[in-house]
Amino acid sequence: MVGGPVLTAAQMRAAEQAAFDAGVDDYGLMETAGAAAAAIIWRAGHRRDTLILCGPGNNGGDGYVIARILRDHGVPVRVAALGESRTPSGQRARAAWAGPVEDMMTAAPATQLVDALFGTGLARGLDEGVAARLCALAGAAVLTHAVDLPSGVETDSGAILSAVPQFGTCIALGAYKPAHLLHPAAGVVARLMLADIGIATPGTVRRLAAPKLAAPDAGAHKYSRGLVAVVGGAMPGAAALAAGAAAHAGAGMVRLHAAAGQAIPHAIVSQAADDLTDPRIRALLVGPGLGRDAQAAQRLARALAAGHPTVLDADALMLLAGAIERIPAGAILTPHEGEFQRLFGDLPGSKIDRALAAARKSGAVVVYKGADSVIAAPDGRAAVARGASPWLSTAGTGDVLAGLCAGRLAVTGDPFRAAGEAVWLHGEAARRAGAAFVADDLLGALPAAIAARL
Ligand SMILES: NC(=O)C1=CN([C@@H]2O[C@H](COP(=O)(O)OP(=O)(O)OC[C@H]3O[C@@H](n4cnc5c(N)ncnc54)[C@H](OP(=O)(O)O)[C@@H]3O)[C@@H](O)[C@H]2O)[C@@H](O)CC1
Ligand SMILES: [K+]
Repeated sequence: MVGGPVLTAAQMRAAEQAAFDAGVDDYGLMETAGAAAAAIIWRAGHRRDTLILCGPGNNGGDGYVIARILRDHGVPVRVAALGESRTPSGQRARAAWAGPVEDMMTAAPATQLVDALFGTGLARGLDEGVAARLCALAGAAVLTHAVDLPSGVETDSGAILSAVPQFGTCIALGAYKPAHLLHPAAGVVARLMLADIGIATPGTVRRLAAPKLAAPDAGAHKYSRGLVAVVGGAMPGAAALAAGAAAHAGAGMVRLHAAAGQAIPHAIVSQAADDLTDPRIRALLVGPGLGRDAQAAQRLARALAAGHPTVLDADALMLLAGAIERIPAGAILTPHEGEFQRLFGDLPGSKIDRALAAARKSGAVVVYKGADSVIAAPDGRAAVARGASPWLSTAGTGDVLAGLCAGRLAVTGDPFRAAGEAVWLHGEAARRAGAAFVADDLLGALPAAIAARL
């Protein structure tokens, strides 16, 4: 589940500096970055007429390198600048282009547009006229590529600082940046590519990648594969949905502790009493449909006292607001924005920073849900998922995710890994379910999503 690195602007600069200190040539790195981007742009556009917009910093420098390489490959390239190059490497790349440079504000559009105006050095939104011109040129193009970042997005937060067009491709240089994965910035890019520029990019935040799952071994039986207990409550449907997801996630057996007489999937064992003492329980889920009254609080207290690896969702999170010290170490929490706020208040920084701070404070793995889910561990590791289906914004999908977390926790025994696998399977099941699905449909899509990762 470990994908490419995600670095902030400062971390990226530090990685570049470390490479320079180790003897990598400044300008050579820009040539490497430009060549990597040019190769991707060439594959997309071949000999289509191309306009490259170059800014005053090193992102603009990349643009001049790309322009020269594409021109040498026979692409009809024009370059339009926003001001003079101000960095030594940018000036060198500009000189090596050795072709005309138009003014971006008056340059005619082209079939293919490359945005090399600003990258990690963007300090504020673009001037209104410049942003409007960028949008107009992108709107007139058939193919659009952003070099490193779309100009106008804030690298570290994913905020949009000025009007940004939709890009077909964004070529992340050396590492992903938070803005590639966090909304709203992530939403302006259809296809995200990571270009290797040959420098080390150490860090503990990664993009969530497709997991490698394992089929049960030949001697497996239902208990060896993992027993999940789901504590139900006031709204039985939510817990039943979560139990179904836990069963489909690969757990050997799921026990739903709910009132008798409820409709539950046949493979799930219903047990009325809250006897959670069974030592074979490998994961316990409490929260979906639990309710928030005194009885719910009691059920939550019993669940926490049972001492099993625990997944806490929905109402359980609301009941624990103001009492995060009750959260067992190593638990998985699955808050959406509102639940996160209630539990942890207003934390500073990006969604990644907030998820990491919450994990540190609670000692739990935090799955900070949304279109851009962040999975954070207390030890500083985080995985960021990009591109969740917008159709997931429907009732019950959170219960499915919580069930998947419990199921994978029972199978793997590793909360961070389990949460990452759950988020990935949830996203993949949604992709396979297509459009306008309901939460129950995700269960049907899970076997194929799992099979694809064996
Ligand atoms: N380090 C390296 O060797 C390598 C770096 N690489 C590349 O460099 C990129 C980072 O380069 P960078 O740091 O030069 O920043 P960049 O994004 O080009 O812009 C900074 C310039 O814009 C200006 N400016 C800022 N905001 C503005 C605004 N709203 N409107 C107008 N002006 C504004 C700001 O000046 P300011 O006015 O803030 O003083 C400054 O002049 C990175 O994303 C990657 O593409 C790769 O080639 C690999 C090798
Ligand atoms: K750019």
